[in-house]
Amino acid sequence: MDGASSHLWSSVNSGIVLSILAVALNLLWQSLQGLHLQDIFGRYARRHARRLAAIVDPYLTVTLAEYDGGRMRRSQAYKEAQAYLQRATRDARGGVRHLKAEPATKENDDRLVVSMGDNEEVADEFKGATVWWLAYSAPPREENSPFYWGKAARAERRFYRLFFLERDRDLVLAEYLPHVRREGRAAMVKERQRKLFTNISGDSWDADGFYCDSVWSHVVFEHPKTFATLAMDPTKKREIMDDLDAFKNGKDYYKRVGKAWKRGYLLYGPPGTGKSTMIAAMANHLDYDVYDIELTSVRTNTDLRKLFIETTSKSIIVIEDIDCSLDLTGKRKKKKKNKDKDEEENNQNNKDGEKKEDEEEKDDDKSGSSKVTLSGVLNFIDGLWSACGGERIIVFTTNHVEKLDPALIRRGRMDKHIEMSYCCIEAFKFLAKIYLGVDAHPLFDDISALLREVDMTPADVAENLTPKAPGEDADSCLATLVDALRKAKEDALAKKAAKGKGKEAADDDSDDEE
Ligand SMILES: Nc1ncnc2c1ncn2[C@@H]1O[C@H](COP(=O)(O)OP(=O)(O)OP(=O)(O)O)[C@@H](O)[C@H]1O
Ligand SMILES: [Mg+2]
Repeated sequence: MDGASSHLWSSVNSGIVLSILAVALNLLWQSLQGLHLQDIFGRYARRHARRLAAIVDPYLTVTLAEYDGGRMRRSQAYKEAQAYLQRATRDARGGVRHLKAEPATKENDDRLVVSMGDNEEVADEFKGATVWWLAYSAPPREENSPFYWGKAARAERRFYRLFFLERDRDLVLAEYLPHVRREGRAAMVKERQRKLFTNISGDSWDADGFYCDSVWSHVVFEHPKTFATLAMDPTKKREIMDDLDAFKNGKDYYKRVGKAWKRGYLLYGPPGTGKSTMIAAMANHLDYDVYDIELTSVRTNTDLRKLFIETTSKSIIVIEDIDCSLDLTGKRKKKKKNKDKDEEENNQNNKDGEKKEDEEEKDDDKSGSSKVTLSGVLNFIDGLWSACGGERIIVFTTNHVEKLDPALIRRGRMDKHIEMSYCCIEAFKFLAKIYLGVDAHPLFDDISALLREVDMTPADVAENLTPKAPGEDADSCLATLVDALRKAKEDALAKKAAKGKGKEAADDDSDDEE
């Protein structure tokens, strides 16, 4: 081959290589683009197909607004739909391109929760029907609008619009929407941060600056006590935990027997025996919120009912020291005196009735001080209103169970009575294990013997077992406890002796008088 032809041959060769390369690059580029375009085209095609289909089979829409009318309160249905759609968005691979990310609600949780961005649409299937959800927002309200009130009004207003075909109307309204709410609620419960509510309300703006007209204010509930660290007789503890589990899983049972899904617990015992601690352990075990009612701050029975209505399910409603919060005996006795016997019996039979409650409330108003009455509390526990919502536990605590009106604590109202007693030997061993990490010690026998003779609360035992200075070990803490128990024994003996002397003196006096 001469020089000219070899040059020509090599140029043809490099031309072929270059062309192949260009074609390959072009193909790659097109396939990449094609994928993307197809995807975008698919989304628009889907949306337009839905709109075209609507010409022959019109679709209906349901709109959920984030805020309820002029009250500027976040709509529960919107929150549930949002939680439901967060999952649907996550699962709709490739369907939603613009996601919005917000921090998870739980503290110390680094995850971001993604939801549909504005004007995004997600399709969902339910029992053979297809529905579409569209997220959109509207600009903030005009400043001169009557609803321009609080931060919420100044924020963007967000909506979800559900599209569905007319032929699926019944299915969507009767089954799909309740399904969305149920699933959304379950997702919210799973993701939620548990709260401790109180009725001593602060301001009417929540943490996000949104107006809330709730009668409750709350903080995050993070109590460290669990049943694993609660000292009590192990059999009794197991029994309580089983009872709580049966309640939590008892939805069908309560429905079958026709009872409201709630349960009352009465915790009684001397101060420091762990009643409040038990409530925290119960809430942690069940993963429920806690509503702590300060009864002395509730003005009327109606306010008490309002408080109840505004509690959510999966919660423990607590009234601590019920004997101190309310005169539960005096009022009933006074009323009884003024009525004849028949009326009294009648009253007894209907003591939960609204009539009596109204009468008492009127009496209160006449006397100028509006207070919660016994019948208000009875109604609160098992009146008609108490059946709304379900899955609530009501806990009363008291140091003086004998002071409480029997009607208040009868089974059916307070279904389970739990005595929180002074520290027993099992409870002591449990505390020694937790506080000092010891299972056995030569001082255990002394301590056990002393605990049989002396009443000491778990709170006091725990305090004595807590090291007070660096380097203080199990030996010295147990020795401190022995000293404290001996002292308590001496004090008890001295008190008994003094009491005996006092009684003798009183007897002598009465003999002289005779
Ligand atoms: N059974 C127990 N197991 C472990 N710790 C306990 C127990 N009982 C009490 N304590 C400890 O003692 C302290 C006081 O207990 P708690 O407040 O629960 O008592 P209480 O019965 O509610 O008292 P009061 O009647 O005065 O309200 C708590 O900080 C708790 O850690
Ligand atoms: Mg307490």
